[in-house]
Amino acid sequence: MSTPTSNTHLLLYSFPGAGHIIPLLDLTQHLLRRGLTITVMITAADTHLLNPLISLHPSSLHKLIYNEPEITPSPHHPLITKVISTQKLFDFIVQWFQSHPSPPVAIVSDFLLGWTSELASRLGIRRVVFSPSGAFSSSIIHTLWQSIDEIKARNHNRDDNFLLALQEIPNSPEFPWRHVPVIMRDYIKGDQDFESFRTGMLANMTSWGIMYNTFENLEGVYIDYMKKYVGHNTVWAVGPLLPEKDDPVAIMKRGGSSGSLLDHLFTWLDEKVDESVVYICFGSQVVLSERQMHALTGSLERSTVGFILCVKESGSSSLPVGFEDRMANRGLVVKDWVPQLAILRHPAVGLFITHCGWNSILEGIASGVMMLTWPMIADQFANAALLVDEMGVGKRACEGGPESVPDVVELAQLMDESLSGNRPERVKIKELKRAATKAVKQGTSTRDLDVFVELISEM
Ligand SMILES: O=c1ccn([C@@H]2O[C@H](COP(=O)(O)OP(=O)(O)O[C@H]3O[C@H](CO)[C@@H](O)[C@H](O)[C@H]3O)[C@@H](O)[C@H]2O)c(=O)[nH]1
Repeated sequence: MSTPTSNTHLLLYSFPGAGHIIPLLDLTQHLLRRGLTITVMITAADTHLLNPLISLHPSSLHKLIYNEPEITPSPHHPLITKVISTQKLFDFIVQWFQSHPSPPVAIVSDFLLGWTSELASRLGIRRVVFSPSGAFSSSIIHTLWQSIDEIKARNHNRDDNFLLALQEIPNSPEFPWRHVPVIMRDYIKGDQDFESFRTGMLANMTSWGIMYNTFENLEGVYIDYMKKYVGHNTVWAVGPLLPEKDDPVAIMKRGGSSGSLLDHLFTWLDEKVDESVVYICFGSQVVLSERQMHALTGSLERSTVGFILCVKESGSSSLPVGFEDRMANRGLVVKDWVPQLAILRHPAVGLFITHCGWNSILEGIASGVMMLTWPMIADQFANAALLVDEMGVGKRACEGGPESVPDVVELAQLMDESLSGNRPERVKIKELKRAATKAVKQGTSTRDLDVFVELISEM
């Protein structure tokens, strides 16, 4: 095996947003420990996330600060507009590369940055896709982009209930049209912006390698499928990516610092019985509608559980009047960034109501906490199906989507039942946690990372 040296230099480029940056920085730590030199592209606003790592690895970790390109107003989906705006960084990266005394041998970039494949060809280096989403959802999304014209022709009435069956993917997933990501549902053939987004997504499949934040016991069958799909074996499952050291300070600060309520939150948790508290969080982006918030809070009031409800300031206006006071003896409402991983790892937390962002799912698995799924957009429906139907480690809290509202009585009952007794889902999530721990401690994920580092260092 060739030994990587600090001469092997990689450029890592995340798409902006917590769900993308957090796992990329976790990956950075694992690559640094294996002796690589890393430059991370980052905006000035996000450097506080990278700086603690730089102080640990001052000679091998560097930052390339960029200004977020101006977003040109467009009638399209905000994600398309944002993705297209990143393309304006092409020349900036080329110039940086050309003036670097020892430029990177590869660029590892988010799956939303498909245009970096062309950039890598121009620079004569390799592109590795970093997917902070799982392999199951990725199989679905790439198959859909491949055949979107034909699928849209079949569902020419745009029937929300039209059932899509993707028989080529293992376990033949089936789902209604309303669960297809909105960008695909709205896709207009020939429109420059939609075509540019689609080209970027398809370019991922022609890159030199793909790295998934997942692990073999969870998604091995889909990793194998992706290998067949792209026609080579440089597809790796390197997750769940978590802070490199089990360092409580790093875990507390992962993704950003939290507000002043923090001490109170953990003292409050310390006083609770093991596995008696529901933690509810919808990631970094989703804001519940007023109807959804009323159903959720109504079911919390009706249930008997202890809870932490994380609502981000932008969504707190939809909290029912007096809810916090009425629930003061049973629950905490936090309107700030919380250290999610540290909360999930607390022994008092026994249930996680999640929007099914892939990072949240991996963190729930790594902490051995049963999940109730409430997907909203994007890959989240596929992630929910994987957890509930395939792995049996969760139950559905709500069908999901921007319009869908759970039944108050049923959700209250589900929370109470999920925390009582040794339900099969709780047994299975503990087994899956053990498999995840094994994968990242001298298991399949460490093996895949080692293989990646070995191959990239040979260049
Ligand atoms: O108060 C908070 C809120 C979030 N987080 C962390 O932020 C990340 C959020 O990531 P994720 O759960 O994946 O949710 P999103 O931010 O919604 O992620 C986007 O990116 C993911 C990866 O591609 C996709 O799976 C999602 O659908 C997409 O919305 C996780 O690490 C959380 O632990 C915190 O630490 N504190």
